Amino acid sequence: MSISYPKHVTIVDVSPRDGLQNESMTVPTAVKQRLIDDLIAAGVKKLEAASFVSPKWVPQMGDNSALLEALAATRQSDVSYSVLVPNMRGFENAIVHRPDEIVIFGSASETFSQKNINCSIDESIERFAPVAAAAKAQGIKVRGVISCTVGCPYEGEIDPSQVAYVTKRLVEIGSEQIGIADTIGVGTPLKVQRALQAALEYADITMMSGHFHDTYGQALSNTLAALQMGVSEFDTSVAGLGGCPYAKGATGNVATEDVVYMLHGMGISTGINLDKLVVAGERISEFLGRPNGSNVARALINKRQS
Ligand SMILES: CC(C)(COP(=O)([O-])OP(=O)([O-])OC[C@H]1O[C@@H](n2cnc3c(N)ncnc32)[C@H](O)[C@@H]1OP(=O)([O-])[O-])[C@@H](O)C(=O)NCCC(=O)NCCSC(=O)C[C@@](C)(O)CC(=O)[O-]
Repeated sequence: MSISYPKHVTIVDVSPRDGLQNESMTVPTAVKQRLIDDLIAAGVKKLEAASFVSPKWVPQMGDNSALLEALAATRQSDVSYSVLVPNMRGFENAIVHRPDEIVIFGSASETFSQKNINCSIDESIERFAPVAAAAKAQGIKVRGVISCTVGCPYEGEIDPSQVAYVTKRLVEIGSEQIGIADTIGVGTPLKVQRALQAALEYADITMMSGHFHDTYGQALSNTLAALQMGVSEFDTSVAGLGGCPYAKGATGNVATEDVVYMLHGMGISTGINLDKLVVAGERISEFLGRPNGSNVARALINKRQS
């Protein structure tokens, strides 16, 4: 079978946002800034810096403005800084910092939508529509991410028709990109491909990105399955950090190091220096006092030490 893979893949490191939003310890703004600096030093060109959500719901993102202010001094023009925004209140707080991309985040599961952003799927689209319009009016890119595209912590399996429906609504309000997220990492390759196929009813493959958590150890296989369909952008998290406060039991995102190792091994470029990436993952893991969640990072560190 001959499969044609993209020559280059864009890695969106989401560790400063998804990676840290669920931490029980308070992560100082300076540590987040250092993580972002380390990622950029490793060659990461797109990252999720923070979310502009309610600090009562996600206290770890409460320093969103302070972080963006701190980053302003060293902001790189060739790096895209994305922020998550759930409503106009979040947009007004975020726009002061001129992010390169606004991420609106919906769900293919009604219950998860209620638990995560306190409204139904249709209500969320009503909230996102003015955000997308305001962002576009200011020349800022809009990406729509869909949570629970294969499984939901409350509803179980999700029908691909739900993914198609939310994709349609997000595209209608102006999403230029659609992220297919396996929030709790229950997906397997064919299920992920079915979710992607459903989204393709309303969006082009060039608009798609993948966001796979690794709870069941399937994230790298799911990444490959999406890659085989032509997806060329993936959300990943250095050291495999991550989790959603409203998806109990879900572990981190697929580790950036693991995806980069796989892609480079397949002859696909990312622009990322794996050794420097490992340093970034080690520094944040040490700060958090937890083992590095990347298999590749652990293997490279062990090799260096032997
Ligand atoms: C969406 C809301 C705000 C609705 O929350 P709500 O309580 O329904 O909102 P509200 O409009 O009724 O406002 C209530 C209070 O929150 C304030 N408020 C309202 N909006 C904002 C805002 N933007 N920024 C700051 N403050 C805000 C508002 O001003 C008010 O303040 P009060 O009068 O009580 O003092 C809330 O549910 C929320 O913040 N949820 C957090 C969602 C979240 O961050 N989840 C984790 C990220 S999603 C994820 O991880 C999945 C993803 C993307 O990674 C992909 C995947 O893996 O699936």
